[in-house]
Parts: sequence; C-alpha cells; structure tokens
Amino acid sequence: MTFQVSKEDGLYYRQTLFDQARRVVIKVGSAVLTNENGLDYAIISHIARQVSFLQSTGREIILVSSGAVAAGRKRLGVEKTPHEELRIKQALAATGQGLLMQAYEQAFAEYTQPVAQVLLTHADLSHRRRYLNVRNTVRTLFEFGVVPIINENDTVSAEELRFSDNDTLGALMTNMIGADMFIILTDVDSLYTGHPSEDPEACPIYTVARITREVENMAGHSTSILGTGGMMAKIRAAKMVAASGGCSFIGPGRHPHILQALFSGELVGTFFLPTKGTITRRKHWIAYVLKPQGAVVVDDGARRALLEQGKSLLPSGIVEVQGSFAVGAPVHCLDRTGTVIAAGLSNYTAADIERIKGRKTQEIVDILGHKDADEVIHRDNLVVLGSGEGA
Ligand SMILES: Nc1ncnc2c1ncn2[C@@H]1O[C@H](COP(=O)(O)OP(=O)(O)O)[C@@H](O)[C@H]1O
Ligand SMILES: N[C@@H](CCC(=O)OP(=O)(O)O)C(=O)O
Repeated sequence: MTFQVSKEDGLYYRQTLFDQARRVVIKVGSAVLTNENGLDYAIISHIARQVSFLQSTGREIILVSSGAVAAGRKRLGVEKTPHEELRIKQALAATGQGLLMQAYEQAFAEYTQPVAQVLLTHADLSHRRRYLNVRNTVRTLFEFGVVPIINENDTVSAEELRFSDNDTLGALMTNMIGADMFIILTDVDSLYTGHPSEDPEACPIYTVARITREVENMAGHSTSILGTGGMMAKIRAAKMVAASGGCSFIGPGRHPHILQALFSGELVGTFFLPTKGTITRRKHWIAYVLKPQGAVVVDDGARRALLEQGKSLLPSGIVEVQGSFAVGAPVHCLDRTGTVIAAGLSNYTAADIERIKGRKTQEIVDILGHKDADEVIHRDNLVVLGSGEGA
C-alpha cells in the first residue's frame, strides 16, 4: 500500500514532529464529549487537565469543541430524528453551548487555566477582513495565555453557509493560525481500513504519508450516533492541513491520557504527515475556505497546463461555464469528466466567460469591448487540487 510508511519511520516522524509542535489545534467530537446522560464531565475534566499541561509546556493550544447540540438535546429531552429541521438543531445548540462552556470553565478552573468562547460562522472566515480579525483575536488570546474554545455559531448559520462539521472548522483554524498540528479526538481508536463496525477485517492504520483515493475510500458514510462529520470529514480535514504543511492525528478522545501518550511519541491512533510541495495560506483560503460560486470546464490541453505546467487558465482552454458569478468570484475548474482539478478566483463574470470561451486572448477586447486580464484565472489565484487519479 503506497500511502503508508513503515512503523519505525512512522514512530520517528511522530516523535520529531510532536516534539517540535508549538501551536496545536485539538478538536473534540460530540461522540467523545457526551454520553447517555448528556455532557460527560469526567471526559471534559481529562481534556482540561491534558490541555492545561500542554499549555504549561509553552505550547499554544486551540480547542475546537463540538457537543452543543448533543448537550442541548439531553437538556430539553428532544429525541434525534432522521431529517431533523435546522431550526431544531439551532435551538438545541443555543441551549447546549452554555452548558458546554460552563463545563469547560469549571474543568479548566482546576488548573487555573483561563478559557474563552469563540463562536464562528463560515461567513466570518470567507471575508478576508473578518478572517484577519478572528486571527488577531486568537493571537491576542494566546498573548494572555488563554485557551480559545471554538465552535460553529450554529444558531445563526444558514444551511448553505455552514462549515458542515467541526472537523472542517478545525482544519481551517489550523491553517489560519499556522499551527503545526491538528489533533482530532473521536470515539474510535484510529482510522481503520474499513468501517470498524461493518467490516470485521478492518485493521488500524498508523501513519498516512499521502491521502490518496484509497485512503479516502476507507471512510464509511455513517457517523457515530452523536457525530456529524464522520470519518470522511476527518480525512478531508487532514488533507486540507497536509496541503498547507501541517500534520494531523485521529485518535481516541476517551483515553484519559491520549495527549500525553501522543506527545511522548507512543504509537496510538493515525498520524497524517504533511504533503510535500505545500501551498501558501492565501491559496489555502482560496481553495478551502471560499465556497465555489460556479465552475469552468476545461479541455485536455488546459488540464495539462494547470496540472503539470503551473500555468494560468486562458479563455482558449475553456469549453463550458457553469453557474452565474461575478468578477473575483471563487470558482472550480473541472476536467471533461467533471472531476475538480483546481480552484481559483475568476477575472471575468460567468456571462463574459461564456462569450470568450474557446477564443484566443487577443480576441477578448473585440468580443467584450474591454479586457481586464489575459487570463480567466491567473496562476497566483489558482490552486491545483488534484489530478483526479488518486491525488
Ligand atoms: N474507516 C473508518 N475508521 C474508523 N471509523 C470510521 C471509519 N469509517 C467510518 N467511521 C465512523 O466514524 C465515526 C467517527 O466520526 P463521528 O461520529 O463524526 O465522530 P465525532 O463526533 O468525534 O466527530 C466512528 O464512530 C465510526 O463509526
Ligand atoms: N457545532 C455542533 C457540532 C458539529 C460537529 O461537527 O459535530 P462532530 O461530528 O461531533 O464533531 C455542536 O456543537 O453540536
């Protein structure tokens, strides 16, 4: 299996990279934080102890915590239904978030560790200024020695503008603050080769060197009873972090000493190494934070130019435009099979691309009566996402 490294190499990477990690994002799932009685105070207390210890070693820690909906559900006695309305979830989150923070405040107080609540919506990260504001606040909290506890602001997040899960939110925070490590604590010991409760032959993976299609396919669609994102969201999140040069870990959040075990280099859970040839934070923001407002389908020549030659996208390589978008909008580039191969910011509106697609750069002025740029997407604003062949 090409995506893995040997146990010995994996151990070496863990010891070195955990030792070097100064900024760490730790995401804890609902499946870890809650039990049949609501919030699991014993687990929250273990997390507070371990995070306070890491903080005392001079590291800066962000906690991304789920659990508001699950805690609110228990508090109000609302049973989970298959297609629960968003407004119900939002009301449960509003009820549970206070309980969650109260539990953290108390648990961290044992270690005189101050904490802060930060609730975010996707819109907060997709506007560059708001994104920078959040980053400044988090940095200031670090200066004060505070552990920020982040969750999605579920009460105001509209369905189409959600992060979709806290694994994604955690990966975006990791990149935003330039953390070296993203730790995902969940209710399984590690990533398994197949869904552990459906595939009796599934075995644990220790180190993933590269997140290939094979690795992505290991994740089953289902989540635990309480979770939202499932393993698929965790692998996607690890891929985002790897692309900007960080490491990720997926492991058992109920293990009372999991963070100590990890930082002393024990072989637990699944460790994802950074990908070589990483992208800048700005490009990461373009590719992963912004939601695409449309797409352009490119021909085989343009596909090669983007994937193999690091070129900009010219109108001549475009065969189709999808959606309606304005100048500067984030768009996806698809190959002829419909696979997303790149993301970027468009220099032209969808309507203008419709008119100049397949035409030479020199013809743009004659067709549109103006020319804002030679390229539809300049390579400075373009991020290659994969070849669609196991990348
Ligand atoms: N290949 C796999 N390896 C491990 N767990 C998997 C796999 N595929 C699917 N899962 C499921 O993912 C669940 C963890 O995700 P989730 O329920 O969203 O937890 P959390 O609340 O921690 O985010 C596990 O309980 C398991 O049911
Ligand atoms: N924001 C939601 C959690 C959403 C979520 O991603 O949950 P999970 O899959 O348990 O990490 C809450 O606080 O309940």
